[in-house]
Amino acid sequence: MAPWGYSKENGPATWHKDCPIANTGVRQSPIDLITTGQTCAKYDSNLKPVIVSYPAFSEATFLNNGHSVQFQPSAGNLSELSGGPLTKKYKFEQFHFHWGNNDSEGSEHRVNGKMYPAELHLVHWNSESPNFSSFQEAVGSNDPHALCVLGFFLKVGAENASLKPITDLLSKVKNAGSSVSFPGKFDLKAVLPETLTDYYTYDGSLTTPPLAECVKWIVFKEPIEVSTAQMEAFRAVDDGHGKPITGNYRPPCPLHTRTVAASFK
Ligand SMILES: NS(=O)(=O)c1ccc(C(=O)NCc2cccc(O)c2)cc1
Ligand SMILES: [Zn+2]
Repeated sequence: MAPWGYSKENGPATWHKDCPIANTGVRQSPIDLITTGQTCAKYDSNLKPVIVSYPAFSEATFLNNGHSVQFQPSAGNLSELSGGPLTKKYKFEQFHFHWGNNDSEGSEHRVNGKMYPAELHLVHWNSESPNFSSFQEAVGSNDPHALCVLGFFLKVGAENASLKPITDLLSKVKNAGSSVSFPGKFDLKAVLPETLTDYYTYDGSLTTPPLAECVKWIVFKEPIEVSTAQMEAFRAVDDGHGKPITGNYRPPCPLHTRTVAASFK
């Protein structure tokens, strides 16, 4: 299988060749989150705030896998997710980013067609299912909510001191396939907005091959600010073909019969 990527030759429009679900799936991600009109997100007053328990990670690997940069704590990490639309507790697996080569593109989800310069994905798997006991098994389980991914838009503004340890490390993983052990502790909680109350949620998929339709998506309304310099640092990361990763985002997919719920009016 030609390794998938984001270039003309191996990008999203070609993924269906090895991954038919790209074109035949009816719950693919990302989507355009529409807030007015017919197919718009519907306010659901039953949606509670999302609850995260993210003790600072002490052991983690930061890697460039050629199509994103990923922060992966050691297996023993106890970080958990619950609340919001979820009925179970989820275990943290990894976080990674999607970005563009200028500030008008880069996010995977869109809001009324608007893209943000980047999007942060916090990936979790349902740790209370009798059907699987690891992330890998969860992805392959056909369970519609095996995974839960929290999406946060990034916008350009003030420097984000909480994300600085990550953006300062990008130059150390410039080459695809390179990884570093994360020095010291990383406090992910400090990166997120205080209150995790306002979000969109819908049933979707992984946004990269295998595009498995096993994700409960929770995309937060409030963007996280990062500086221009921090955005530029992402754009200097290479894709393994001697070129910077300049747009590792999949275009929006059809909603089909899905509805999007909003936890806010
Ligand atoms: N962009 S995304 O958050 O939808 C996303 C999250 C995780 C993954 C991922 O883990 N891919 C690698 C993978 C897929 C299936 C089985 C595996 O063991 C690993 C892909 C996309
Ligand atoms: Zn992602």
